Amino acid sequence: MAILEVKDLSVSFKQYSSSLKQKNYDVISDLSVTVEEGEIVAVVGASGSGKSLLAHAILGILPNNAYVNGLIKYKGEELTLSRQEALRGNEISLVPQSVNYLDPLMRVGAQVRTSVKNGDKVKVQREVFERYNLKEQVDKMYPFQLSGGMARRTLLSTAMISGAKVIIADEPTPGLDSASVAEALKHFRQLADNGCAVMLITHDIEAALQIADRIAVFYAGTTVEIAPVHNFSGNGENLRHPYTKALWRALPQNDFIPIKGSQPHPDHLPSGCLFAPRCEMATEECSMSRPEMKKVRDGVVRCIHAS
Ligand SMILES: Nc1ncnc2c1ncn2[C@@H]1O[C@H](COP(=O)(O)OP(=O)(O)OP(=O)(O)O)[C@@H](O)[C@H]1O
Ligand code: NI
Repeated sequence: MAILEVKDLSVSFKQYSSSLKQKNYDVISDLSVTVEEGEIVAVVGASGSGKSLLAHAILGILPNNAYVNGLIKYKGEELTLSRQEALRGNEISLVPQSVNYLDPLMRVGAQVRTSVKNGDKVKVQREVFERYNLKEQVDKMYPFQLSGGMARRTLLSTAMISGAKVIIADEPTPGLDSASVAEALKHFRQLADNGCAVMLITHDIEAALQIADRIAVFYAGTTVEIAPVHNFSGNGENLRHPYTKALWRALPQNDFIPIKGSQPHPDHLPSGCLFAPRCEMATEECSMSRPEMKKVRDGVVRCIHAS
């Protein structure tokens, strides 16, 4: 059983147009994804595809004007608001995308120690800081005294020592030197190998491919494909969705050919398949209705032509 299960999630915001008409627009629609214990699922996709909002929906920290539908389950039971509050920072931990999540009024050593559940708190905090090359004098610093990279390593440290059963890491590595990136990726893998479930949200597909078990590809607020990592090889012939294939081919070590066009804005989503306007395989049928997710071999895909 998946420890974390997101089923048919949709998130929408109200928007007021210039004529003061109110309109709902979907930033996430019909999104389903699971993470098992011991597994790293990487979530990749363009900026604005809904990755952070998914993280915030799981943690229960969406803004008040967000409308949420669908089901999020943790250990087989619905994650209600009160459960989210109780589990947040304990069993479910977030590495936030923004370093502004650090408490500005608390020294960072003390801040990280509040996440240590068992054992010698100072020892655990020092050890993880050593691991991320944060010297002893950093313990006493306030967040405003940290560089961007140090702040990010502090956020990573907090999640890594939290003892959480699920870690949602939202772009945890930008701005870090390559040694810290490698250390963080290795650390996520170790936690997963010890039974933790990790959702790694990242723009860095190559990093995702190094450590993830499955890759969930987001496009315009939903999953277009969820595939085991070994499908990302060769010319992408084992991948199922044209967008995933295009992402794979766009990598520098492959053809390095960018995908033409751009992701639609949530305000102007096409009525049929969200990728159809950019898809070389699109037929008339693709613009008629939104394709459902379907199973193809050991993955799932949202494309009527996929086989
Ligand atoms: N509070 C909000 N009100 C209205 N729209 C929002 C709000 N927060 C996010 N959005 C919109 O929702 C969409 C998804 O945003 P989200 O932050 O989840 O993207 P993302 O995939 O995390 O992008 P990035 O890779 O840049 O972090 C975007 O179009 C964004 O503009
Ligand atoms: Ni984001």
